[in-house]
Amino acid sequence: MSTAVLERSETAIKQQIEKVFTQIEEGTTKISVKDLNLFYGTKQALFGVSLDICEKEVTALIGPSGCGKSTFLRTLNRMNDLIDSVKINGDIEIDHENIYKTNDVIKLRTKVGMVFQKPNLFPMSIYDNVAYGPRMQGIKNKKELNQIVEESLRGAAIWDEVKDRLKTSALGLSGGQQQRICIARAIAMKPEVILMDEPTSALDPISTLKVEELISNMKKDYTIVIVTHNMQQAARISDKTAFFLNGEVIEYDVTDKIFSMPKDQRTEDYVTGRFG
Ligand SMILES: Nc1ncnc2c1ncn2[C@@H]1O[C@H](COP(=O)(O)OP(=O)(O)OP(=O)(O)O)[C@@H](O)[C@H]1O
Repeated sequence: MSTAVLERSETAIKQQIEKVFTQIEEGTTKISVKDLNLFYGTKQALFGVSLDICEKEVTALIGPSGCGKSTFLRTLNRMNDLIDSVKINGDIEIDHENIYKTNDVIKLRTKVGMVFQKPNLFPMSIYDNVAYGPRMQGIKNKKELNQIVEESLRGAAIWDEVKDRLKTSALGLSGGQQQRICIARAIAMKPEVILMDEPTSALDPISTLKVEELISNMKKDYTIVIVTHNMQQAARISDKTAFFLNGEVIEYDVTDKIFSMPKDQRTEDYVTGRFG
């Protein structure tokens, strides 16, 4: 190969690397986690986790079973407060406010919504499921509720499928449809951040694709943090990926980099399926 060709490819590689580094610097930090440790009784589950999550991006948390992904996710809206044995130290700021210093956990959970692994709809109509949260917040006006329900179902890309059966039981829908109603229920609370804990693991491939497409579209309006065991899913839908192992973040970077040129051998071994 001639020197000129070598120089050109060297420049192209440098530009590519610069592009990747600029990408990680872009974006506004929405959630800033510093030196977070979490204990279940005497058992430590998270060790010195520090990472910044950017606004209006999808951040994927990956890693083998039991490495602390769900535990970490739940710290972001203080769901772990519900477990007596949990002790936490370190800082988590959302919009520069330490979420462990506020007494208003309800406000926090309104701002930071959550979608679980299995659709967990209430045994009531589609409409009542989506209107549940707003009603609890005191909204009683029928017109206003109708509008919230419609907007939320549209936002979860399921309006057209259910608009003619809003008063029928939500439990009569398919698993994939139920999960999108769960997303609509989260959207109805007008959150800024949505946490998703393996939201497609109980779904068939077609429903999975629909939910993935929905997540990709939702990031224009929300900051999304998703736990997934599915490497292709993380690669397809996330902007950044954090690789967890034994309660530590081993590597956190732009998703393309994590999957194509990880810095740590353990990340490479995991994303290439050598363990997990
Ligand atoms: N309520 C709890 N009480 C005690 N230990 C817990 C509790 N929940 C999780 N753990 C422990 O904390 C560690 C991290 O668990 P966590 O569920 O966060 O991992 P994970 O990476 O989400 O796993 P998976 O992918 O299997 O869901 C594990 O050792 C787990 O057994």
